[in-house]
Amino acid sequence: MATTTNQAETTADVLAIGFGKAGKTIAMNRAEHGDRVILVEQSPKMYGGTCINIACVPTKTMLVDSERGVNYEGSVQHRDSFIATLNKVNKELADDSGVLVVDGHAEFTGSHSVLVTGGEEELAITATTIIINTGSTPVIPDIPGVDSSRVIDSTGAQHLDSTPDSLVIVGGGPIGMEFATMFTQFGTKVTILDRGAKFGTAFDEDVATEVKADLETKGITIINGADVTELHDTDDGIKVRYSEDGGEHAIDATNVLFSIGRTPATEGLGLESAGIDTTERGAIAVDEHLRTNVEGVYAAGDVTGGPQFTYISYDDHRVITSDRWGDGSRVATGRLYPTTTFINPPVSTIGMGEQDAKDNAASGGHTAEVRFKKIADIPIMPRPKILGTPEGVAKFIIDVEDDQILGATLYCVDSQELINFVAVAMRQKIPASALGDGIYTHPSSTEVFNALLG
Ligand SMILES: Cc1cc2nc3c(=O)[nH]c(=O)nc-3n(C[C@H](O)[C@H](O)[C@H](O)COP(=O)(O)OP(=O)(O)OC[C@H]3O[C@@H](n4cnc5c(N)ncnc54)[C@H](O)[C@@H]3O)c2cc1C
Ligand SMILES: NC(=O)c1ccc[n+]([C@@H]2O[C@H](COP(=O)([O-])OP(=O)(O)OC[C@H]3O[C@@H](n4cnc5c(N)ncnc54)[C@H](O)[C@@H]3O)[C@@H](O)[C@H]2O)c1
Repeated sequence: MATTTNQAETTADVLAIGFGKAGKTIAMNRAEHGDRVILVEQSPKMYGGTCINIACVPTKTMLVDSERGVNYEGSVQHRDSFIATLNKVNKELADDSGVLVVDGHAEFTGSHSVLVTGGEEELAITATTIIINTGSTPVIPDIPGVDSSRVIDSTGAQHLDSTPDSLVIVGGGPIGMEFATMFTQFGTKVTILDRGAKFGTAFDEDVATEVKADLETKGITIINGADVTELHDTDDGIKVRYSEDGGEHAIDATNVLFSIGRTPATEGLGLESAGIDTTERGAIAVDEHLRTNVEGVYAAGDVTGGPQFTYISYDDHRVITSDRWGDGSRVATGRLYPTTTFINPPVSTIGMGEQDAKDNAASGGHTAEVRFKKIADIPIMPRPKILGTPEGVAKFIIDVEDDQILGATLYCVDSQELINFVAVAMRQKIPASALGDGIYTHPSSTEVFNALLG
């Protein structure tokens, strides 16, 4: 175990378990405040956490490479050198701030004590404040043949020797859609099998229909209502058997990627020894301040069972800091947060969708109006056409009484940036018409506000 101490036992003011976004941010901040801080991470390959090593950053790097015509092998090299730098910088930042990074797997032995095991060595740590930030792990279903070496998860899909000729992706959520887009752009024939009756249920139905049609135009086959029942290796691939619409079907593929959700990473954490409660779904139970039921022990990020986004984990660090070292005013409930699914072009959402507005706007005291345009039909916003990506739609839900934005779905070039602009307007109560009246550079995607809100 690579520690900077030979002690078998030690104490800390703050112990972060897991190098996730919230844990590392709190750890570095508290070390800079003079606290004795220890951060335990089970793998040096994960310094900096999931996002930078195996999730957001590497996958978006490869997505962009695939758009630009870089081949898979070239992209893997590019990704590896970029991620190695980020991993190293994260460790250096922690070291420089005075955090003691301990390599090993942490397991609670009591309410404020943890045993870290790294190879042959063990270190017992007792801490006043503990932040559990262990993330989540992919769900792999227990079906015959699932232990085949041709079955991969989102991490395995980033480390193949070469691009598969064909790929079945089980699960059409954000991971499924993003990997379908990336592998299609690398030249793989992709089929998505999703158990849900409809595709893209996180979006309004009309938006999901557009997204589905565009993915299909790019060559992706999408089958909903599909339950995978069995997998077995063939001479040169794997056969995926599934039931759909009362019939039994099979597809041959080079690999099968499971992206059917991620479960909070609590296995082997010894929560029972600490007396920490979990929810029915296996997440660590927390209140609005992200406190567990044990005083001084908090949980943050995916392990709480909340929305699984890096920026939610980042905000969790503010909630915990506010409760433990501040005035406690910041809470994790009722947060307004945007999402982006990085297909090409990306789909971004915030607040109410159209159906939600139909169902709930009136009872919430709003008079909702829907503004909708296809991107191709917005002549004053030529940027998507310039970039050769004219697909998409833009939709805003406006309260016409007080001119406030209740929600937006932007399926268009640059929507991952635009949606944050909308988020600021919603949080700061900037009227929709103020966005519509803005003078924006041209040609820019921001002109979508002139087109729909002006
Ligand atoms: C393929 C993919 C793409 C994604 N893309 C995006 C995206 O574009 N944008 C976005 O916002 N989100 C994205 N996400 C989600 C995002 O990655 C997660 O929500 C986020 O990383 C969770 O961070 P966290 O703070 O909960 O902890 P993590 O960053 O997951 O860190 C947990 C750490 O704890 C360590 N650990 C676990 N158990 C122990 C233990 N017992 N002892 C010691 N260490 C332990 C793990 O090794 C890990 O390093 C993506 C996820 C995936 C899988
Ligand atoms: N751009 C981003 O912000 C981004 C990107 C990737 C992942 N993520 C995060 O990671 C989380 C996990 O992503 P995910 O896509 O794995 O999960 P998900 O839960 O978001 O989607 C899973 C999909 O799989 C389907 N499904 C579930 N069980 C199935 C089964 N047995 N057979 C077939 N289909 C099944 C569901 O109907 C759903 O469409 C997301 O919720 C998201 O928060 C975020």
